[in-house]
Amino acid sequence: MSGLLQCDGLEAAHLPAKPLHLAIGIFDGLHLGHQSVIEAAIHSARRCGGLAGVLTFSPHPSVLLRPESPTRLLMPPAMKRTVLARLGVDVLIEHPFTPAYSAVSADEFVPHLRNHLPNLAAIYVGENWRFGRGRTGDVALLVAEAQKVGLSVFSAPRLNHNGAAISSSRIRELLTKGEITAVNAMLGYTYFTDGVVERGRQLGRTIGFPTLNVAWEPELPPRFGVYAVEVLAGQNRPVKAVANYGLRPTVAQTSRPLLEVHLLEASPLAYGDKVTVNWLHFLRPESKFGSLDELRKQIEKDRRSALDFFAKSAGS
Ligand SMILES: Cc1cc2nc3c(=O)[nH]c(=O)nc-3n(C[C@H](O)[C@H](O)[C@H](O)COP(=O)(O)O)c2cc1C
Ligand SMILES: Nc1ncnc2c1ncn2[C@@H]1O[C@H](COP(=O)(O)OP(=O)(O)OP(=O)(O)O)[C@@H](O)[C@H]1O
Repeated sequence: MSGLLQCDGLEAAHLPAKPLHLAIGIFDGLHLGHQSVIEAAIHSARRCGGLAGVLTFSPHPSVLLRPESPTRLLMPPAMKRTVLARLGVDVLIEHPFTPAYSAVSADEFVPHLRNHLPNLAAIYVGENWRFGRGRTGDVALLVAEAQKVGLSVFSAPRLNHNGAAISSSRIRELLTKGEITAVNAMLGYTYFTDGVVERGRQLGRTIGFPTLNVAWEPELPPRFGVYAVEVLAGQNRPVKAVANYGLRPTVAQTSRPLLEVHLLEASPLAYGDKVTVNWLHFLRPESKFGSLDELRKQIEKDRRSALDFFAKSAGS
C-alpha cells in the first residue's frame, strides 16, 4: 500500500481485508522509543503482506483527565501524519478520547478492538504501556487477553538515552530548555517547523539582516533564542540559516512569538512559499538590547557562530 490511509476513529476504520499489525499509543513526538514499536509493526506487516497501522488518541487524554493543566503537545496532528507517512505506516486511526472511551475497562479493551478491527493480527506496544480505565491494564494482561482471541502481542523494550528512558515528557522538558541537540538525539530525526513565509516589518533589512518570518503557533513553544537551522522548500537543497524564535523584546512589544529566519546562503525563497525549518543547534537565549546597533553587532556574532557550527558539522 502506498500513502497513509487516515481513519477518523475505530468506527470509521473500514480497512482492506489484510492482517493488521497495529501499534498503539499517544506517540507525541514519534521519538526513537515510539519508532521501535511502530517499526516492529511495519516489519511484521511487510513480511506477511499485511497492513502496518497506528492507533492513536485525540485529544491527548490529559485534556479530559486533567483539564486544568492539559499536556502541551510536541507535534500537531499534521506533523504526526507527516512523520508516520515517512516511517512507512499504511493506516492511521485517530480515535477520539471521549469520556465513554476513557471508561472502557482494561478487560474490555481487547474485545473492543477486535470488534472494530476484524482483521487485527497483532498488537505492538512498549513494555511500560498501560491501558483501560484508570490505566489498570499492563502488558501481562494485554498478552493474556490477546491470547484468548488468537492475537499476538509484541512489547518493545524501553529505549534509553544517556541512561534515562526516552519519553515524550522528557523531550518536552528539554525543548523548553533549548536543549535541541538532546531533543533531536531522542527524536531520531531533526525537530522541525512547517510553515509559510510571511512578510515581516522589513526592519531587519535596514539593520543589515533581512529575515523571513515563518507563520507558526506551536502548542509547546521551544525556548526563546537563536538557533542554527536549515530551511527546505520543495525539492531544493537545504539552505543554511540562523533563526530567532521569540518575542524580539528589543524592537517589539508583543506576546506572540515569531520564528524569524536569516539565510546564510543565496536562495530563491519568496513570500508565500511553504518551508520546513529544521532546528539543529541552540546558540544563545533571546535578550533585550539597549539599541538597534547592539542588536546588529550581536546578530553578526550569531551569524558567525552559526557558520562555525555548519563548518564543524560538515567536518565531523
Ligand atoms: C539571528 C537573529 C538573532 C536575533 N536576536 C534577537 C534578540 O536577542 N533580541 C531581540 O529583541 N530580537 C532579536 N532578533 C530579532 C530582530 O529584532 C528582528 O529580526 C529585526 O528587528 C527585524 O524584524 P522584522 O522582520 O519585523 O523587520 C534576532 C534576529 C535574528 C535574525
Ligand atoms: N522509550 C521507549 N522505548 C520503547 N517504547 C516506548 C518508549 N516510550 C514509549 N514507548 C511506547 O510507545 C507507545 C506510545 O507511548 P506514549 O506516547 O504513551 O509514551 P511516552 O513517550 O512515554 O509519553 P509520555 O512521556 O507523555 O508518557 C507505548 O506503547 C509506549 O509503551
